[in-house]
Amino acid sequence: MSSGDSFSPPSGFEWFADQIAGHLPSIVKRQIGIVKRPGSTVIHKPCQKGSRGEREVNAYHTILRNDEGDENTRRDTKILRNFVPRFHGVEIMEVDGEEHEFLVLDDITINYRLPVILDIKMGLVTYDPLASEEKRISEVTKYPPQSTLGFRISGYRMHTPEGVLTRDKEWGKSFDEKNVHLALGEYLSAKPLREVVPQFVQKLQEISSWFEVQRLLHFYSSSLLLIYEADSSLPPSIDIKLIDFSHTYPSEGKPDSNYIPGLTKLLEIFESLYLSKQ
Ligand SMILES: Nc1ncnc2c1ncn2[C@@H]1O[C@H](COP(=O)(O)OP(=O)(O)OP(=O)(O)O)[C@@H](O)[C@H]1O
Ligand SMILES: O=P(O)(O)O[C@@H]1[C@H](O)[C@H](O)[C@@H](OP(=O)(O)O)[C@H](OP(=O)(O)O)[C@H]1O
Repeated sequence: MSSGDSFSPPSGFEWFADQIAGHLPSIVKRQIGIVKRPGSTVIHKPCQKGSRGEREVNAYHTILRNDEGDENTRRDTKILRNFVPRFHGVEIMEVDGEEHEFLVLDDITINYRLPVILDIKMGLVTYDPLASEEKRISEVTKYPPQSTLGFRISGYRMHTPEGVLTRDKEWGKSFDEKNVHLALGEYLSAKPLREVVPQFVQKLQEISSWFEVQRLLHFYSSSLLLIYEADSSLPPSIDIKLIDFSHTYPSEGKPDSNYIPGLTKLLEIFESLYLSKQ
């Protein structure tokens, strides 16, 4: 551990400034956060301890494979690759004298001049099938509307010409079933809705269609990362990626019934946000 009151990133790296949610560097919790080399197109995400880290690495390896399994598995994998950040393998680096494994992933903010990024944690429940009773209780009590909405907002970061606006998970949890559309409206407020919402609706439909047919993985406590360009001199590009696979499980031939309802709800809200402004 460093002599100051925080960990130092590996030599040549910085803490990734656009990390919205997840495990952030903390001496108290003895954990590090995502790092990035200035100017690089990739981020390095620390592998979490134990089975969480193993599950995430295995999920990325599963997604990368293109020659295994039956026809449906190959179809599911091929489509999923479009919806996740590109994975470049695992690297070991030293942080304060200790070796850590890092997943090397494309930084999805890289092609945006003023990115506006939103993290949405998906699922009717955000614990996995092997979670302890204590973990189940802690996740359920964290945000009771999760069980009907099927998602919670973990925060957003809005780059503007004037600076950066950040909203965290506590802000996300202050909304419920009745007013969560206001949170999504606020996230979308850097651009006229007509410029970005139809694109988000189309992308959500593509992801939903994949979830309806895929029998590859079940994603517990995973996030959707939404991003759009806020610079008015550039085209209003958008993207949505699935991230955070530390609780992914084989599907055992069944649809991901924990994930799909939240996706359907999000799609409904995006569609109605757009229609309300017509
Ligand atoms: N490929 C990526 N490109 C850009 N930003 C990313 C990428 N992956 C993750 N992030 C950022 O890092 C944050 C945390 O990512 P992630 O959820 O994978 O971490 P985690 O520590 O496993 O989270 P949790 O504690 O919820 O399990 C996201 O909210 C997002 O802001
Ligand atoms: O959203 P919050 O309030 O920050 O809560 C954390 C969040 O749910 C993480 O996803 C979770 O890690 P896992 O998904 O890996 O369980 C972590 O669990 P932990 O405290 O058990 O690490 C929670 O503390």
